[in-house]
Amino acid sequence: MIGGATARVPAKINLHLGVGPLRDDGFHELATLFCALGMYDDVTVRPADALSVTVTGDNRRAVPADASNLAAKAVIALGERIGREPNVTIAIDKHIPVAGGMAGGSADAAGALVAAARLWRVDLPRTELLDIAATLGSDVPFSLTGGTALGTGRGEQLLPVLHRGEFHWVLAVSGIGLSTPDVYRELDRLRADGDRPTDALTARPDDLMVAIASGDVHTVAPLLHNDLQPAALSLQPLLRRTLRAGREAGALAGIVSGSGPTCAFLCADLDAAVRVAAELSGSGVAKAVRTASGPVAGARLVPVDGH
Ligand SMILES: C[C@](O)(CO)[C@H](O)COP(=O)(O)OP(=O)(O)OC[C@H]1O[C@@H](n2ccc(N)nc2=O)[C@H](O)[C@@H]1O
Ligand SMILES: Nc1ncnc2c1ncn2[C@@H]1O[C@H](COP(=O)(O)OP(=O)(O)OP(=O)(O)O)[C@@H](O)[C@H]1O
Repeated sequence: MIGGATARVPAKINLHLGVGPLRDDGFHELATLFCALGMYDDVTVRPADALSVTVTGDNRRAVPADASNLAAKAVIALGERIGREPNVTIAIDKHIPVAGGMAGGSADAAGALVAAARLWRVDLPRTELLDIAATLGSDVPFSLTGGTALGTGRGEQLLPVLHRGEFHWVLAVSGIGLSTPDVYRELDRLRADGDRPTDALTARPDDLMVAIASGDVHTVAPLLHNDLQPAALSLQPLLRRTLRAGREAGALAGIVSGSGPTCAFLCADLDAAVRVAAELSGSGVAKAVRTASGPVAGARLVPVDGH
């Protein structure tokens, strides 16, 4: 048996997030355009006497180091599928914001699946790995595939989308996380006071997909959209100030990333992103400010502990 395997997994943002009505199973029907960004967690899986989890990295705080960690659940689920005890130690090097709307836990689950499959030398068909991923969370299949993809159903059904060129983003990370179920619940509450959700909300974002295929960042910027943004702003009103500060700093557009509270700002090019990030850092509206470009590939094996 090999000594260990490491998978590197990107964060995601949603370039479009259309949220339909609440389904009977407690999930909302979605039409979303995922994009994987070059901000990564590394997940290393090694043989051990029993299952354990360790977490290092600048975002290690608030990540559970026990069996409730999504990476541990992933290894258990894969072990059950192939009839193997999950006797491994999982080491997560955490750089994706926690509870930030960038699919950090999902990334670790996807990384654990890829690394454990390598460690155990199982060669599952891609569709089977994606099936296991979907049982762990709606964002986990996308963390496996990466790139740019249209997500439907509860976000787990994926179709690759053509994305020409590389886009440059600035991420403003909030000091206080938001719980994904809370944000969906808040959206339902806001909608109960207004118009009822319709099927139109989950229409495919064709104009945005054409713009992304063209690679023209200026056409893409005004088409970015997130139905969860009003709910995230309702729960964290200070995010309005963050969004305003990013636009004033020169970003082409800013949106809340997924369920938030991270705000994602699209910039004209890499130089503009560096300038916007510097100005946002000085403005004090975010706990941390980062730049990242995308799209990038999904979970992939790298040399163990390699950087
Ligand atoms: C906001 C997004 O990040 C956008 O990509 C995702 O929709 C959230 O995906 P996730 O964190 O993987 O969420 P899951 O672990 O599958 O679900 C957590 C909870 O979020 C809510 N949820 C999630 C996905 C969805 N399509 N509808 C929902 O209402 C449900 O309350 C669910 O119990
Ligand atoms: N490996 C993990 N990394 C981070 N959080 C985890 C992990 N495993 C379990 N959690 C729990 O999940 C909660 C949500 O964290 P996560 O970082 O996945 O949120 P998120 O990025 O907003 O999710 P998403 O964008 O997929 O909705 C955390 O508060 C934490 O308690």
